[in-house]
Amino acid sequence: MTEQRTPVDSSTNHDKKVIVGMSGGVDSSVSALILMQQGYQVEGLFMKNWDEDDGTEYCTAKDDLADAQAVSDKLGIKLHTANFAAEYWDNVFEHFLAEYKAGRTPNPDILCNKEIKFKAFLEYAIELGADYIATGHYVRRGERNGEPVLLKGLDANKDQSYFLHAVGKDEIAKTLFPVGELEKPEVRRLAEEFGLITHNKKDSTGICFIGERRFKDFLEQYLPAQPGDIETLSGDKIGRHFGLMYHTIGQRQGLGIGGLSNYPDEPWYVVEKDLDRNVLLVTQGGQHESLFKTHLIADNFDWVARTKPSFPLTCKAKCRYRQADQDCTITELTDGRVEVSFIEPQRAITPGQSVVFYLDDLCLGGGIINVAFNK
Ligand SMILES: Nc1ncnc2c1ncn2[C@@H]1O[C@H](COP(=O)(O)OP(=O)(O)OP(=O)(O)O)[C@@H](O)[C@H]1O
Repeated sequence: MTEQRTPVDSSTNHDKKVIVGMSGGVDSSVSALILMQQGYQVEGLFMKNWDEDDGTEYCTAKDDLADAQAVSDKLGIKLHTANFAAEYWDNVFEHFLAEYKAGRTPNPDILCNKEIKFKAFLEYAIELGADYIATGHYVRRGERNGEPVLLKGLDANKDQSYFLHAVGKDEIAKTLFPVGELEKPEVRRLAEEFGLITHNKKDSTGICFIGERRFKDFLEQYLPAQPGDIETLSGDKIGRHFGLMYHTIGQRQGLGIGGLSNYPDEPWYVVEKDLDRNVLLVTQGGQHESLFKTHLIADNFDWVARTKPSFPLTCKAKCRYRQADQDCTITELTDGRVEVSFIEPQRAITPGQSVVFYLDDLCLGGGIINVAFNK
C-alpha cells in the first residue's frame, strides 16, 4: 500500500535553499523533484570520493555524473560537483582497512554517512548557502520532545536507518529525506511520470563510492594476504585459506573445500576466525548450532540523540542490514561497553559489523560488535 504524503504548504519553503546529494540514481532524482514540488529552491551536488578511475566496469562515476546532470537539466536545477576523496580516504577508507587487518568485517557505508554525506557534504552545502541538505535515503526525520529524531523509512523493504544510525540529531535536523515517506515503486513511478532518465536505473550495490568490485582483488591491493589453515571445530585441518580478511562469519561460498572422504558432502560455513593462529574455523550445515549466539558485546557507540539512553534498556536490534528487528535487552558494562542479550539466538553475529537499536520506528543509534557468545 502506498502511504499518503503529508500535504506540504509550499509557500513557506520558497525562501529555503536545499542542496540534494545527486548520485545519478532514481532515489535522489525523485528527492530533487519532490522538493521542487514542495516549493524549495533546489540545487544538486554530485560527489566523487574515490579518485581511481581505471576505466573498468567497476568505475561508474562518469556515467553517474552524466545521469545526475541529465536529471538536473530536466528539472532545471544547478548541479555542483565536489571531490571529497581525501576526506573519504582519511576518515573512512583507512579505518576500513584497519578493521580488516584486525580480522573484523567493517561496514564502510555507515562511516561514509557519518563522515562524508552528513559532515563534509553538509559543511560544503552550508558554505554554498544551503538551509538544508537532502538525500535519497529511505528514512524519515521526526521530532520527539522537541528534538529531531531518526525514524525508519515507510517502505519496510527499503528502510536505510541501519546505515544512518551514526548520524547525530544536529545533522538530521538539517536534512530532508523526501523518499523516506514513499514506497520504492512509487518513487520509480514518479520518476517515469516526470520523464527522469533514472526511472529504471538499477539500484546501486557494492561499497558506496568504491562500487562493486571483485572484493578479493581489491582488498589485496591494500593489505598483504596471509594464507593459513582451515580447521573443523574438532581441530581437523581440512584446507587452506588465502587470508582471514576475505572471509565472514556465516559465509558459505568461496571456501574451496569439499569432497573430503571423512565428511558428508555438505557445504561448509565459517564459524570463527582464530586471529592468533590465523586459522579459519568451519562447520557443516548453515544452521549448525555453533553459528548461533545469544549475546554480544559492542563498543564505539553513536547515539542519534548524542546522549546514551538509560540502561538496562529493552528494545529491538539489528545485527545486519537485512534482518528483522530482534528483541533484546542492553546493559552497560563497567568498562563502558554494552552487552546485548537476545531473546532468540542470532545467526552469524559478525565482529566489526554494527548493532543498531530501535524502539518501534525510532532509531536510537548503535555500536560496533566486538564479540558474540552464549551464556
Ligand atoms: N556520488 C554521490 N553524490 C551525491 N550524493 C550521493 C552520491 N552517492 C550517494 N549520494 C546520496 O546518498 C543517497 C543514498 O545513497 P545510496 O548509495 O544508498 O544510493 P541509493 O539508495 O541507490 O540512492 P540513489 O537511487 O539516489 O542512488 C543518495 O540517494 C544520494 O542522495
